[in-house]
Amino acid sequence: MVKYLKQDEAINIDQELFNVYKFSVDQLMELAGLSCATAIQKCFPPISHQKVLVLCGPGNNGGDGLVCSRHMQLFGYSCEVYYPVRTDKLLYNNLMHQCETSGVLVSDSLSENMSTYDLIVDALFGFSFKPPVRAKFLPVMNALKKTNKPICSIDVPSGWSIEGVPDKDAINPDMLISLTAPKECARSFKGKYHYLGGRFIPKKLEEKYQLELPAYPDAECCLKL
Ligand SMILES: NC(=O)C1=CN([C@@H]2O[C@H](COP(=O)(O)OP(=O)(O)OC[C@H]3O[C@@H](n4cnc5c(N)ncnc54)[C@H](O)[C@@H]3O)[C@@H](O)[C@H]2O)[C@@H](O)CC1
Ligand SMILES: [K+]
Repeated sequence: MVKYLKQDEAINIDQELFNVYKFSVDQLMELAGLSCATAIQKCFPPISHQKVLVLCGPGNNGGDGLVCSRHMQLFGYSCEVYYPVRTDKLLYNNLMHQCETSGVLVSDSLSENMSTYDLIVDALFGFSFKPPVRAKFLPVMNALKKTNKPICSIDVPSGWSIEGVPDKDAINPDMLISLTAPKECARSFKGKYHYLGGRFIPKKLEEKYQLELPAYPDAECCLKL
């Protein structure tokens, strides 16, 4: 069985990918975001889920969301991005520029009415999240809790503590794409689709952390768990 990661294990693997294996953030984010877009396309194709809102948070989970939205746009979706807290770094500025020049609308104001979208992609917080949600993100978290549209969470359902069980009023996404390996909290995921993405872990690293990753079929970048 695939291993479910504690918060510090997920952070350590991430650091090892950068420091020991010499990957850059850009590289991994591109692969992570592409695997998310690919998995979403399999479950919620653009023919039935044309209009998509991608919610992007302040860290690398939000970066995955920006990459994912660009690939989804290429796959035929109409994507809009809500990105309220931006990091003034070359990587993030370029990702935003790439979104905008690919036809993805990036905004820092939240659409009151999520019911105009067919699908919501949650890229607010990933494995570095520490509860409780800060004030700035409460309106978007509340809107996410209320929507009846399908939600697809990237890596972790936002607002869930990484190792605990979700609060009673937490979001309940329909889809979860765990990157590298599921985090402990994913044991509580009750949605229809659980995918694994981020196929970039060298065998030696997988063995060191005893990840027991399932075999991806052929050249697929994601896998249904
Ligand atoms: N090793 C992997 O598998 C990879 C992971 N990536 C992504 O990177 C994510 C982790 O990224 P980061 O470490 O940058 O962190 P996150 O994106 O998980 O979140 C950290 C950001 O959220 C803020 N934050 C934390 N707690 C908060 C709270 N309670 N309220 C409001 N804001 C809060 C922090 O200030 C920080 O800006 C993963 O979940 C995954 O999506 C990929 O981009 C690349 C490779
Ligand atoms: K998320």
